[in-house]
Amino acid sequence: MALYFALARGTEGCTALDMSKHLDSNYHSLVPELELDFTPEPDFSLLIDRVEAGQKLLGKEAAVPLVVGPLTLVLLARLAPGLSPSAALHRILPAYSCTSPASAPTPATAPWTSSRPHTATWLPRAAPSTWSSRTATSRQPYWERQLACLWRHSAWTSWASGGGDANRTAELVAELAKAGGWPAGLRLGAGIVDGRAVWKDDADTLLALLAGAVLPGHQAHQRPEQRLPAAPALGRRGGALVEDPNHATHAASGEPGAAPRAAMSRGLTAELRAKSGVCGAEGEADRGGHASRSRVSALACALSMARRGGVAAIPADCFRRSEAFAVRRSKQPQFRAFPTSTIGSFPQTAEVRRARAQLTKGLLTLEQYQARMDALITHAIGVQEGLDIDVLVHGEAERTDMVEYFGEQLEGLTAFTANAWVQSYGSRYVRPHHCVDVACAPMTVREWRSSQTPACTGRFVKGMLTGPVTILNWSFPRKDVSRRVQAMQLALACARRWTRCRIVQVDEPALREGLPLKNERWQSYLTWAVDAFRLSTAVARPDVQIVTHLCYSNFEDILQAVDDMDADVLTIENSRSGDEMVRALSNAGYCKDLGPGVYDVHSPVVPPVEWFVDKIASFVATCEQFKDCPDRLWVNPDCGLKTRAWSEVIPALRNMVQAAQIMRERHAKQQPVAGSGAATPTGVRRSALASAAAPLAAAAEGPPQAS
Ligand SMILES: CN1c2c(nc(N)[nH]c2=O)NC[C@@H]1CNc1ccc(C(=O)N[C@@H](CCC(=O)N[C@@H](CCC(=O)N[C@@H](CCC(=O)O)C(=O)O)C(=O)O)C(=O)O)cc1
Ligand SMILES: N[C@@H](CCS)C(=O)O
Repeated sequence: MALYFALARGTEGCTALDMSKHLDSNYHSLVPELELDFTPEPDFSLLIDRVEAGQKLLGKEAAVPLVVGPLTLVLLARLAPGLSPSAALHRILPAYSCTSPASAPTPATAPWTSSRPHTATWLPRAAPSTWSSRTATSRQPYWERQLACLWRHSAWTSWASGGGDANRTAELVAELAKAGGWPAGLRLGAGIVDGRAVWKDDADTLLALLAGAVLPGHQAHQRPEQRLPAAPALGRRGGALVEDPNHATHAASGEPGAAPRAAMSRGLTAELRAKSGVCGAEGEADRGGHASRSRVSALACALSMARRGGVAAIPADCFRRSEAFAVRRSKQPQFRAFPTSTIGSFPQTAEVRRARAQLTKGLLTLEQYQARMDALITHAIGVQEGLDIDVLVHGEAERTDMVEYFGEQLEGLTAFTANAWVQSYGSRYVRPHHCVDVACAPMTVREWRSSQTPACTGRFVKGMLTGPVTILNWSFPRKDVSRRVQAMQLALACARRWTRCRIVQVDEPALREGLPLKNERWQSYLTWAVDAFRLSTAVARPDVQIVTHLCYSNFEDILQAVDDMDADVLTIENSRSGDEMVRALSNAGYCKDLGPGVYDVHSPVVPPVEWFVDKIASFVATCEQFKDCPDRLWVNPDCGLKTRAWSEVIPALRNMVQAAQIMRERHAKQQPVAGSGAATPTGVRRSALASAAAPLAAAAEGPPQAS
């Protein structure tokens, strides 16, 4: 257990495994590292114990073993330099029980060219013989892309069944038809309930469509979820159930509206359909940090046109800053070399949560609650001033969650329930809201009181917003209005949240995870997603610095889109991935200001000053452009600090600020900025971890809390 925690959270002198959102979900998983000469030693005993325990409880057919398949594992892993995917696959295959060695995919026939994983369910060699043969030979490709792909390669398989994702049934049907129907002798198990939505699916129509797509004589077998419509699909888009609200907790709470999936009846969907289109409350845009009056009127005009004619009517001008980066940069706040900042949130302490709980229970009045929040904000500002951080944040104390909070502020976004939690990683959960109707209601004055430059500091305080694409991707959007339209509605709402801030951060950590799994759909998604971000920010005056934040996804895939967002400063999570994104941005010629994360916010480890110095030095070494303009290289943590304790945050930030100061002095003396080697490269992780696990194990008094 100690080793697992060391891998997940890092330990003194050794960074944790990279963490990445799983495909197109908000669920984070750790990225395994495969070394050049690895020889897997399979140990499935934990899995086997758990499945057998489940089978005793639920029956043999209900507790099904799920194992990540070798192709998926290899394609999602980080491979050591020189290790090809096919070599890794051949090394890993013996750990799995293939139906026969000859039937295993070979590099020549396997669909390597796809960037997505392929098969998910294999039976480990060590599995008990009592596990059914049906289970043993079931392959479950989640993704519509692979369904067609896989049966083209069916020569090397002997499936009893293939699992598919029928959430995009029309496309699936078209693919099946194009491929000549479902192959004879194979059963098709199709997920017919969208496991990542709260709306009730029309399972009958989906089944009828599917039945029409299979060859005569074949049968589309219904999966259990069809008999139990309130349960999520097994062969569904997200694969695991982590993206479903926790219905059990929800129902147990006895809240009105329990059993949400049942409550989201077709009647409601029809009602929603009738409501489609842009609508929203009237209201004057706040002119504070907005561009010129004419641009504000353009936005007002866009809003009213959008209400009448939909988002297509928004003028192109509303998607562009009024001046190009090269021109506006000099008008924005200027800072010393290696300026320091943070990403937004500070510890959500027991005190913060207690105040919220007391407000909910009526034990605090709104005024008393707000006074507590103000005190917390003042404390956060004071800490940052004391640490000599250049650009401050208010600390987000008033936000349960960066999306849930905005869900509460925006009319039309309905908080789902008090208890329908969705797992984000480890033991951390979020409560996504429904996008019901996204109106353009002005945000309350209260919110901006906390994020405008508070009177208690003379320093810049970043205004902190969650961007439209992230709000959309971390909610349960309507299914009867396109995601593009909903993103634009949200963007229009965000665009009106401007104040007198000279620096505004619009977080878009979920931009990448909305990327469709099929590469051919990427461009269309990226076009509207980037447009939505730009629509939400383009209204800023040229002298307002727009910052954005991206984290825990492979943004290397979408560098052009990142550049097209046209943010003045990009802050990115970086420290677990060995500066991959920094290198990628540098190679791509990214030329705007950059804040690569210098330390891992999910680790309790407080890195020493030299470690930070090395990190910053490595950025300068990688990105030539910062050698001459280090005022454009921001020094900040990977992400928000809400899961940390102040006792970790303060020393870590103190070291970070001190390292920035050392770098400034070196730069002033024009000394070389090479590091001392204190920062651990990911390659040497294994041996460092082995020794790390021992003291951790000794010290552990109980399972550490996920953070
Ligand atoms: C930045 N990230 C985010 C993602 N997704 C989001 N939607 N939001 C994000 O910020 N994805 C990527 C990353 C990393 N993700 C996360 C996700 C979640 C957390 C986190 O710390 N979650 C907390 C949520 C706690 C919370 O909201 N608590 C409420 C009170 C809840 C409540 O009702 N409690 C009951 C019972 C309490 C008890 O029995 O103990 C009560 O008070 O009565 C609150 O604060 O008001 C978590 O704990 O999981 C972090 C990063
Ligand atoms: N401003 C947010 C961004 C998280 S991705 C935070 O600091 O928590």
